[in-house]
Amino acid sequence: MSRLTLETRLRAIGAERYHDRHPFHHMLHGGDCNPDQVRAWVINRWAYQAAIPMKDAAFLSRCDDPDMRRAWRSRIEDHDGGVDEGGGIRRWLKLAEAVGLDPEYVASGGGVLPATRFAVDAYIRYVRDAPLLQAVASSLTELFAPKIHEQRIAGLFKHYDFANPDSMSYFQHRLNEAPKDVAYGLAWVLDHADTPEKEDQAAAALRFKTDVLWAQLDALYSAYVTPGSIPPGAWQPGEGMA
Ligand SMILES: O=C(O)c1cc(C(=O)O)c2c(n1)C(=O)C(=O)c1cc(C(=O)O)[nH]c1-2
Repeated sequence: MSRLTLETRLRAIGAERYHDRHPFHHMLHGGDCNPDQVRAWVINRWAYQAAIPMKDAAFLSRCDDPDMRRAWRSRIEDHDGGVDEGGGIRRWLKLAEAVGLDPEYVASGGGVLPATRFAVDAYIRYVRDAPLLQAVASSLTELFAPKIHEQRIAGLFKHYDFANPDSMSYFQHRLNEAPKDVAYGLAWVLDHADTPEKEDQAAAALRFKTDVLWAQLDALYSAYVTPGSIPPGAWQPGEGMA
């Protein structure tokens, strides 16, 4: 398969399975989430945010090529940042504050849904344990992330009072950060998936990752859109407020 054909195959996986197609995102971006549903999303998405630099550290720990480590480590810097200015993680907590939550509660990881924990943990383990090709390919959902971030910025500004340049700065930054990550990751996968088996493995890794993202929104929808179905131990509206 040519590089172009494999790229087309990977992009088709996103078109079919990326979480921008999930009903919860349609609600969120269309202004149909109530304040508690937005808060539940911010709390649960925190678990994913917090895991990203951990999975990138797991990736670096298995990477024996200094050039690759050098290219990859900016992902951790993007999320953790420096002591004074922080990074994406701190920007996420600004969003938490803007929707009325106590950032310390959100940062504690309390109230996260069981299925969210399982999905996020599966992603860290996958990147730690799978062959390097799959570990890189699993990050390629970021091919589709800038579009969803643009939709989110526009949708949240249009429909919700909490949206302002400060509270939305996480997504604004990602618009600049994700393209460099994905350009590197995609080129690496296209270079290294040089047999039909490896092409299938790269595609399977991307499908796995779309499942990680989809499962998180299924969990949110089930718990906070369907009445009376918040699992034991998960965030209850009113908890963790500023
Ligand atoms: O808001 C989103 O829908 C979304 C999706 C994804 C993704 O596709 O995995 C990431 C992000 N955001 C994101 O902000 C981010 O930093 C990020 C890192 C990664 C990764 O797999 O390394 N995905 C994503």
